[in-house]
Amino acid sequence: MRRSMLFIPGNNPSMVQNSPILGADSIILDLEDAVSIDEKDAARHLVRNALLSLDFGDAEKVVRINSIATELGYDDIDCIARVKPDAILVPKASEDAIEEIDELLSTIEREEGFKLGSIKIIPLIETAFGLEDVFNIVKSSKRVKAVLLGAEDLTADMEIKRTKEGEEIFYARSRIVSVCKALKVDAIDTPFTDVNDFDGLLKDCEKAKLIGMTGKAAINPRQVDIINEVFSPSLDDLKWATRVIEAYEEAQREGKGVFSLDGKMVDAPILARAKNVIEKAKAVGLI
Ligand SMILES: CC(C)(COP(=O)(O)OP(=O)(O)OC[C@H]1O[C@@H](n2cnc3c(N)ncnc32)[C@H](O)[C@@H]1OP(=O)(O)O)[C@@H](O)C(=O)NCCC(=O)NCCSC(=O)C[C@@](O)(CC(=O)O)C(=O)O
Ligand SMILES: [Mg+2]
Repeated sequence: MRRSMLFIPGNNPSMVQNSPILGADSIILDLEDAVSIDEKDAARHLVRNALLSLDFGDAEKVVRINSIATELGYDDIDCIARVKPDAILVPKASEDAIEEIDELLSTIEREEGFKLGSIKIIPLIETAFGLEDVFNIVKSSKRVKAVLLGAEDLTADMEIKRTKEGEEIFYARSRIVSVCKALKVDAIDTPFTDVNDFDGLLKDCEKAKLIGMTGKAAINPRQVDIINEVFSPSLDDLKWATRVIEAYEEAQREGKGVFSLDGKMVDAPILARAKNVIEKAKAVGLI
């Protein structure tokens, strides 16, 4: 499960050191926008050493590289992929970049004796072109297992204002969710940037979940618990799913494909939804 994906500036030794204990499902060690140009080399080596020496437990280890439009991106891949992160996060993703990174990773995996295809790719969709091309971006490599929306860069690219209410990103969220559901990968929502507004964060998470996002990026450890809770099934969801499955089995024994529970129709799609809740509850350890 990727409910929460926490960004950690890759040039900050104490934040990197603490990263495994912050409760996030995925840790994103950032070499791109959180790191100033004169600290890029130092950050790359700090992140490489962290991957070699820290125990991240069950947390997914992701590294956001710089764009391969510059040499920095190639240096990042060569240095980081050789110590086998779980995934590479690709900023301002395009089809061409994902295809090229896929090939570079394959070469490194062969050279290092890693299983071919074991390093995943997560495209960061944060340009208008990337948003319109997101279906092809996901299809361009089997390594792609999730998509992350980057609303700050996207709204800058679209020359529109970014608001807390997020009306301006409704289309972007919906488009990404639709593509991710079609291609069976995770849809991860953009970070909420006011780190002291927990009510705003909660509303933003609920809005994203309602339309199908499966997780959310965080920029501060204090955001992680709220995100994990919203993107886990609630106890009410779990009780409902259990009752639906029990009632469905009973109805089957009576030869009924459709029946009513608490006055609401239950048929095959409702059963599928209930089973999905149970699967998610198992994945996050609620069952
Ligand atoms: C926001 C703030 C400055 C607030 O600082 P504050 O000092 O107020 O935080 P406090 O809560 O007071 O800190 C209490 C304790 O937690 C520690 N602590 C804080 N944050 C931690 C953390 N992330 N990881 C581990 N530890 C952490 C801290 O060191 C302290 O530890 P200690 O001293 O020991 O008590 C800080 O969080 C921070 O730097 N966040 C990361 C920002 C970042 O990575 N941005 C780039 C990635 S987003 C992006 O790129 C998206 C996108 O791509 C998408 C798009 O397009 O939308 C784009 O383009 O934008
Ligand atoms: Mg960005």
